[in-house]
Amino acid sequence: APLALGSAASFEAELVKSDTVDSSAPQLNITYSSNYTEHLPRTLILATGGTIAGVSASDTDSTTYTAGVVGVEELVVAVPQLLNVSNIDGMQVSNVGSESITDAMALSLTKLVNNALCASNASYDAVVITHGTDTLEETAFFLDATVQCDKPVVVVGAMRPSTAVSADGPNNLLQAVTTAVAPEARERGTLIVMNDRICQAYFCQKANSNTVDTFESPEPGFIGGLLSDKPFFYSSASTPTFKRVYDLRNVSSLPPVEVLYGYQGTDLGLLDAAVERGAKGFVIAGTGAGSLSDTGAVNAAAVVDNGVPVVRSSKINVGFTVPSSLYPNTIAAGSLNPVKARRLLQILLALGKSPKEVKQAFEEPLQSYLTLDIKKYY
Ligand SMILES: NC(=O)C[C@H](N)C(=O)O
Repeated sequence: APLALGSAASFEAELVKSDTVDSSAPQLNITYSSNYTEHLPRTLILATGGTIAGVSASDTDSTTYTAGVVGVEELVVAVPQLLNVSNIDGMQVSNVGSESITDAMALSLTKLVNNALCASNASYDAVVITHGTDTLEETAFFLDATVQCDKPVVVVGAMRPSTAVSADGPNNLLQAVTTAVAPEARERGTLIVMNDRICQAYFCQKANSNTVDTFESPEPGFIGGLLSDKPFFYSSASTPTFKRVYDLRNVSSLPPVEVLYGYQGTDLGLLDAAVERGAKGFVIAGTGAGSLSDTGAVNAAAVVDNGVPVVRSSKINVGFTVPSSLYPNTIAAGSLNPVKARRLLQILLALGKSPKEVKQAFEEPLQSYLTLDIKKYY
């Protein structure tokens, strides 16, 4: 397989198997436990809010409801079929629209997941996170990059509130749990399960503001799906080529990283203002393959000179941004969309990586492809 260059070696290097409990993690506060059935696996549902827990006065309303109202017990009790496939414990982590998930909440979520799944005293086989869809891919990517073991983590949401005619939440939750407890779901990274589809958090993103088929994985596509409530996978387990895993056990906060949007003539003059407000890094949701205007490139270079990293991603959300001599010292996001690149930059800065290490972490997985000399394979 000459083109299977990947980055397994560095991936292994970053993967630190947790064999101890993270004492800085918040305590598991289980408020719902199903009656225990010996032969079934144990799934922990961490409920964070979102439309899946949303409520409206009208059963035809799926646009102006209130997200994050229904509690974890009610979510589970509404789908008794869950208990046919798993023991369920539930914890209410938050109950908010996902646009209000903070960095602190994201950090405590990954610590909870690591303790529940990966620590030496871990007692769960899988974690399912109920989450609003607006930023679901951010949490899912963040977990993908920071969960220290190969047990399944599935993030699920809904596009219609729980009160709507044909609410999609209950079936999505059932499919998320049946996927999470499937042995084939292991070693694939964090998964997003919605609307009969399974995709990997590294590649998956929200693609429509309103419809139930909103999650897409344009490259490389869905990795599986569900027939009724039974998950299937198109191929055996594999991790995304560019994925790295980082250990946040000693991290107590994430540094602020801002995203600026690209359009004709973007001058990126706001970079300075954001640095003054405390930004420690930037992602530019650049035009096309991460292009910056002439003035934007000058302003980006100036903040980089002052020690603040600038990652170039693309507002197109699909495709690659690669290193470019046009924008020296900026960092290419590869296939990561802007919000995922932001999470990765926060992780790297929180771990105290040097500017060079930050650049390497983003670009090294791409290098083997960019310098590929095809002749040497023949
Ligand atoms: N469909 C949804 O879940 C949208 C909601 N605003 C949220 O992200 O929490």
